[in-house]
This record gives sequence, C-alpha cells and structure tokens, in this order.
Amino acid sequence: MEKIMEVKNISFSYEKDSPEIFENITFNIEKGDVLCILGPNGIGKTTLIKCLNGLHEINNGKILLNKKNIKTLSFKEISKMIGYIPQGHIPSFPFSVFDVVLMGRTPYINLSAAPKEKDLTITENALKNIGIYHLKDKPYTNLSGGERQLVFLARVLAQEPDLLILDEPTSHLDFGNQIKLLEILENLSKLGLAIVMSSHFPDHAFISCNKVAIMKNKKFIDFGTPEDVITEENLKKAYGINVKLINFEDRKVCIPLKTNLNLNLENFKKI
Ligand SMILES: Nc1ncnc2c1ncn2[C@@H]1O[C@H](COP(=O)(O)OP(=O)(O)OP(=O)(O)O)[C@@H](O)[C@H]1O
Repeated sequence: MEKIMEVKNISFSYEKDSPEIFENITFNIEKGDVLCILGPNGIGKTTLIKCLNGLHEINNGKILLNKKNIKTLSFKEISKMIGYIPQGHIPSFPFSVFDVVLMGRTPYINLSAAPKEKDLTITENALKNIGIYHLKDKPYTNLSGGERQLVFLARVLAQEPDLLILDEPTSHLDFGNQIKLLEILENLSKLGLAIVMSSHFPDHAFISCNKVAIMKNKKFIDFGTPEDVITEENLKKAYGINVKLINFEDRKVCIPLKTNLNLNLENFKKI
C-alpha cells in the first residue's frame, strides 16, 4: 500500500532540557488507513498530533509526508497534503459558514487572486457531503460547538488533503452526530483518504478504524488492529480501570466498570 506518512523514532519535549513527552515512536500511515490514538488525559496525544503536522519541531527522528521530510516543507505545501482539525477551535470573526469552508481552498489560491469557480464548487460539495449545506449563510460565530466541528470537517475536505489529522473530532458532537461523523470518516477512508484521530472512546476505534495506538509512559504500549489492541488488559493498563468487552452484532463494545471510589465527603455534608 502507498505510504502517506512514515514516522521514524520520533521524540519531543517542550523545552530543550525538560523531560520528553514521548520518545522513539515509530509507525506508518498508508492510503485508506484510519488510525485512532488512545490514551489517558495529558499523556501526549495532542502534542504528538501537532508534531505530525509540523506545528511542533521534533527533537529526534524523522517524519516523512508523501516521502518528503516534513521539516523541508512549507506551511502551504503541508496544507495541500494534511487537513488538520485542532481541539476546541474558537471563532473570532463572524464569517459565513460558506466562507469558512472556502478558506480550506487557501493553499490553492494566490494571495491576490479571487477564488475560481472550481474552488466555489468544491466548497459547495464539501458542505453537501457533510450534510450542512443549510448552514452555509449563517455566521460561524453563531453555531453550536458541534456544528462548528462539522464546518471544520467540511473545510478540511475542501483542502483536498491526502491525510486528515483530527484531535478528538467527536468531542462536541451529540450522540447521533458522533456515529455519523465516524461513518463519514470510514467512507472517506474507502475513497483513499488516510486519517489519524485521537479519541477518548475505544469504542470509536471499533466503528471506523483499522489501526489503533495506545499511548502511555511516553510510548505506544500497543499498535495494531482494533481487535488485537483494544483488549480488557490494555484498557486496564491505559486507564487504570476494569473494562468489559462484549460482542454486539458485528462489532465489540467497551463497558467501563464502576470503580467504587471510596470518597470521604464529610466536609460537603457540613456545608
Ligand atoms: N505548550 C506546552 N508547554 C509545556 N507543556 C505542555 C504544553 N502543552 C501541553 N503540555 C504538557 O504536555 C503533556 C501532554 O499534553 P497533551 O495535551 O499532548 O495531552 P493529551 O493526551 O492530548 O491530553 P488530553 O487527553 O487531556 O487532551 C501534558 O503534561 C501537558 O501539560
């Protein structure tokens, strides 16, 4: 299969002499892959994701994007290959939804030129494909968190990238839109798009991913298919809780078991 991204032995720390957030991580992303990165809060998923799209410079190792070292690529070149949706993007100007999605075409439009007919058509199609065409004239600032998430997805699709990198893409979505988004991702991957996403829901990996990585102790403690990696043992290692995996129709479902926390709430009673 065609390799879109090759990650070789990478390490990263925020300061020169501070401890590394992760070290010696190696993996490949091929055309049509959907990789889900799991791991507890604060373990380094967002940091890794930012390294993958060139926003943070790695200390050691190498990241190849379509065979080219990401270090040697300009922001514009990276933007033609990677569509990135960060966690919790805050809108600042009341652009219309259509204009926000059209901004996905920026890497293809010269600074002084107006968007071409092709750019407008691609924008319209992206809105239709995500099912939010009806929002096109609304100010982006007036949307709910979930609607904004979908607008951003349309925007990165308008970028026509080879790789989508999504930091917790379901975080603001309601129960229904979560599964719809996962199905959109699954369908996009069937068209050849490669996807890397982080998530707090191991179940999501069973729905739309063919690869899973579990991040813990500065590394991937396991990497492989959801079947092989999402086990009761690995979930216990990652999150420190007991989880029951059950089979439901054609997929597995993860049930976190209660931890029976023994909290002393005496002080609350007195208030
Ligand atoms: N700009 C920064 N400077 C220094 N340390 C940072 C910075 N951003 C994040 N960190 C630290 O790096 C570690 C990893 O953070 P990161 O946001 O990558 O974790 P995460 O796995 O994405 O967490 P979550 O699941 O809670 O979103 C944390 O200890 C965090 O405090």
